[in-house]
Amino acid sequence: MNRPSSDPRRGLLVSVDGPGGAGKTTIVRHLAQLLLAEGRQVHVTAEPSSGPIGKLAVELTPTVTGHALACLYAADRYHHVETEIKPRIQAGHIVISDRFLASGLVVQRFDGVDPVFLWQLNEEVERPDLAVILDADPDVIAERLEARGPHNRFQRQQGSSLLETRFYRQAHEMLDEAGFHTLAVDCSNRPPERSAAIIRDELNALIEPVDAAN
Ligand SMILES: Nc1ncnc2c1ncn2[C@@H]1O[C@H](COP(=O)(O)OP(=O)(O)O)[C@@H](O)[C@H]1O
Ligand SMILES: Cc1cn([C@H]2C[C@H](O)[C@@H](COP(=O)(O)OP(=O)(O)O)O2)c(=O)[nH]c1=O
Repeated sequence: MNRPSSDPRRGLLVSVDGPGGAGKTTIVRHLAQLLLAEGRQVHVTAEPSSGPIGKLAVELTPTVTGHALACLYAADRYHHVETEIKPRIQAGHIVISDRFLASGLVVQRFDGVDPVFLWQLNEEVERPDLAVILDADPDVIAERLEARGPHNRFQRQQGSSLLETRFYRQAHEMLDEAGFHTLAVDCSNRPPERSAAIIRDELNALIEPVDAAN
């Protein structure tokens, strides 16, 4: 996977992945607010992307399975990086992606795709400067998912929260072994604002203070 450049003026990419109901979207919103309040330039994005391949992936997720869907999501990821993420990073933004590479290592496992295949498929994807993996007690997130309502066919499977939590822990190990900068945040009991502040603190250790950057 491509390493981030060491140009101090460039922005950076932080990805937030984790099981459905862990709080990805909620935490991304809080994180963006915290960074904006510090005077940072922030760009929030998500996968599947809003581009043509992302739209196709969303449309086909109910009916297409396994390797074909994994390739479609990986294609969306490569296109998302080239057309949206990299230009924003080069413009100095902190890009926050609600789902990215780790989701690509996890979700298609529900269709039985081998994690080694998923790794190889995503091997050339831009490496996030910080890959956040949300972790949580499967019972807690199963309750949250039920209250919110499942967003997709994977989340409707019986016991999906337990399985998904396990898959994300394994993905986290793969990323660590490959030398990624990862951060696990347990969201079982912590309010989302607090999880966002933990991520903000980790990011601030990677970038210059706002005054120095201007
Ligand atoms: N730390 C938390 N404590 C309690 N409820 C939460 C917490 N984080 C998120 N929620 C709630 O759980 C549901 C799922 O959150 P969401 O951000 O959509 O998760 P995800 O994007 O990971 O699927 C939402 O109804 C949200 O308000
Ligand atoms: C990024 C990615 C998403 N997906 C699918 C899973 C979902 O159907 C959809 C993401 O939906 P989303 O609404 O983000 O789910 P949630 O808010 O519950 O986390 O995209 C994959 O199957 N593979 C991937 O690599």
